[in-house]
Amino acid sequence: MIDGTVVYYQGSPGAFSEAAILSHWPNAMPQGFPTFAETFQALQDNPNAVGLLPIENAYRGPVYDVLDLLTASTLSIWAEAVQPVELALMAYGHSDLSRIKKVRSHPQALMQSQMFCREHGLIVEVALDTAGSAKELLESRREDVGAIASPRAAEIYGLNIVRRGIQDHPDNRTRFWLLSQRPIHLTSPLNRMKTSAVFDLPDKPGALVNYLLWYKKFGLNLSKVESRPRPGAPFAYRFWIDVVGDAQSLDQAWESGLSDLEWFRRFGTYPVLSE
Ligand SMILES: O=C(O)C(=O)C[C@]1(C(=O)O)C=C[C@@H](O)C=C1
Repeated sequence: MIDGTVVYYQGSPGAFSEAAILSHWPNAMPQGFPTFAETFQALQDNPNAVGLLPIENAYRGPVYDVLDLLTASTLSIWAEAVQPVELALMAYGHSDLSRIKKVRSHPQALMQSQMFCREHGLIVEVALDTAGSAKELLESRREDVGAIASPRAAEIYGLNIVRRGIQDHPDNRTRFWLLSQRPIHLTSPLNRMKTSAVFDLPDKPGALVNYLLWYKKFGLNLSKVESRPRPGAPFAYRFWIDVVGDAQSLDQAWESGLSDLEWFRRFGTYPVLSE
């Protein structure tokens, strides 16, 4: 159960991560940390802690820092949840777009509203999180600077909305994982389970294709393959996979393919709560 418990996230009140927690568990108690590294440290220090972290945007792709921190941690994945991301441009004391020269936000949100920023000649500057940029704007009282965050962040920090829906794609959304060291058993309202793992392969022809053939053999659908730099081996890669399928055939595929791998870590088989 997550309702009624503290759930860690990266950012400030009004962040999309906080919205993702509250839209899935309205009675959870979100607790924000300034950076992804601090959120992971807190999850690692407290064996009972639970956190919800963004891992991928539907249009701008993976949140690499989170994938790398997760690989280095001992945390498991207990659920997947998707949150719609509507971005708004907000200002302090006015709502006149022509007075804004520079906008500040989380790098992911800046990437997700590139077209709007370019079209209006706005200088972009990176902030720790979307809602944090709104909070800092309130503190600075600058009228030539805007923040890009959720409409709820404008409400929380008393800023004026200049434009809503400035994300490049109307159906912008971000995928999150519920992470913890302790087991959390939830059920998928969509009756859909996934498994995620990461592995290193020997550097030889056909290594990746031969390994992935095990999944084909057992009728398993890979919903994602991602490569990341392999620590300590420049320009060698480590692969992340998300697999959809029933747990039993998944176990058979893992076991059959294990000897092809140099290193392997499974993060868990978890329910998809929303997509
Ligand atoms: O800054 C926030 O509001 C966050 O919750 C982080 C985050 C992310 O890291 O992807 C979450 C959802 C959006 O994609 C934009 C930013």
